[in-house]
Amino acid sequence: MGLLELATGFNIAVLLVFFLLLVTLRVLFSCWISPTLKYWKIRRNGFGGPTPSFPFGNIKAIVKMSGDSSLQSSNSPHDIHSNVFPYFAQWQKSHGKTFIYWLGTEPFLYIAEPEFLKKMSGSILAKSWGKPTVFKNDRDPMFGNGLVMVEGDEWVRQRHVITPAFNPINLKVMASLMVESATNMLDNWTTFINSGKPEIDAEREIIKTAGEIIAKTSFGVSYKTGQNVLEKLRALQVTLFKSNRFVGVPFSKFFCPKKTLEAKRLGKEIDQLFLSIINDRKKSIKGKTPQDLLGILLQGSPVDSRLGKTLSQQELVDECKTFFFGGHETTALAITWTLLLLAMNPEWQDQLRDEIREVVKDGEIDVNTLAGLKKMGWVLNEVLRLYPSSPNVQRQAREDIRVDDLTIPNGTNMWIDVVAMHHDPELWGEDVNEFKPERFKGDMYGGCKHKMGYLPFGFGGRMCVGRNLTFMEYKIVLTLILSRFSFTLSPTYTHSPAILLSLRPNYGLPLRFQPL
Ligand code: HEM
Repeated sequence: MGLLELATGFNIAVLLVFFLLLVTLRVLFSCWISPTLKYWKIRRNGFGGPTPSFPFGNIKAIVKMSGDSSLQSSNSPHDIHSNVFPYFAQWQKSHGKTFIYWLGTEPFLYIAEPEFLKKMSGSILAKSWGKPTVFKNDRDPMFGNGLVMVEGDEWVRQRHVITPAFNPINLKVMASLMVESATNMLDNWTTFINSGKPEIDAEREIIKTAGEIIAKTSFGVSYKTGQNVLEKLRALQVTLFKSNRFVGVPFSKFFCPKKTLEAKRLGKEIDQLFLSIINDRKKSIKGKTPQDLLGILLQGSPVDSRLGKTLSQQELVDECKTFFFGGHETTALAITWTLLLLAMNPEWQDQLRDEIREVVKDGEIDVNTLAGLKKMGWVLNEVLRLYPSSPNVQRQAREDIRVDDLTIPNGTNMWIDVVAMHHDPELWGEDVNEFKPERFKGDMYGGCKHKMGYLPFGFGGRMCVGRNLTFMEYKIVLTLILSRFSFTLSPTYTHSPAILLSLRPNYGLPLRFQPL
């Protein structure tokens, strides 16, 4: 071997060692040095919490406690906090209602204390809040950069474009489509019951119908196209949330490559479906005044054109995904949990039926009549208190935030535990776990001792944009169901509220229906 070859071989070896050293340093920095420095900074600022071990943070403890049935409450069926979030319930006992826990190397400030939330959020503009980057990356195939995830001036722009889609005139048009879809569902139920099968999985049926409603009212697409999108969105939801995927752990995408690829594939397929829906609409929209969400998105808004910008193709797709998913599942679950609570409390079925007879009489359901269904409004509020479809709200600090003598460092994620606050006896009293819709009579906070203790639709300028649509759909569907059927719980029902992004009954909701 010549001297030159020897020198070249030596150089390659040196380069290789140097490269390996760099990789090792990078891994060491991401997995251990950087989170340890962040950890001590947070400790110096006065926050406590369970001790993390990097690079997993507190994920191992979360997994362990999630599988430990001895931590679950058996006091009342509605006392669900320790069932759905056993780790938070345990950590609250030792660290109080605000503490730091770690998902991998990402610090999360846990908040179940409304006064702290008020002080923390009081001085922050809606557009200055971040959404946890780690969730944005993880949930990208589902929401992309749609309204739920976007920040800053982009969020202002998108929110301005979207808000007109939910004005009263547009909602009125949507009402008749809702009546149509819900009536079809109930006609099918009647056929089913008449064939000697009184038991129906109400959760499955309601989710299907809510999907059909959003497909028709917001996108003007057929039931079949809507079902195709929904099935793919559902598969994506299961892929993303059914099992723990070490969110927040550096390089975790490489731990479960199969799931990462599956989520990407489904995300792309959903994008393609929306692209063809968008292109079809572009061809048919010319010269027409847009009334549904997709039409409004395609047209843009005055604010939009002043800024000289319209939504790009990918932004349109992301917005469609966000609304298709967000616009049906949360409302469907609110109706589902209502049917459970009404089956358990038949006297409330009677009260609502009496109210419907008084307010709607035999007339047609329209938006103006719905406002008269006051008791139904209390029931919705109480259902969203006990079983909030969105069980948490998330933020990320984009600057250091002072709360009394504490500083929340820039970059800290926040996990606001809505289930915990809605079930806190200190805020609601000793009857906190009882179904009592009358607590909302004449009081939109249901007697909660703190206005930020009741957050079914979030808070501040980022509060849910679809809540009026929800009130309307909820009242229409429930009015039609209660007018045609009474119902009881099936003996096969198993009470097991669980989180799959939203709060849902783990084994569906089998009910027995009797036509009236
Ligand atoms: C029972 C029904 C619903 C519940 C419980 C619910 C709950 C929520 C919550 C908790 C948030 C987060 C707010 C925050 O970060 O402070 C939110 C945001 C949002 N919701 Fe809803 N939602 C419901 C229905 C709907 C419907 C029907 C739509 C669409 C048609 C919708 C679209 C959205 C969007 C786009 C956002 C993001 C708003 C923003 O960040 O500016 N939601 N919702």
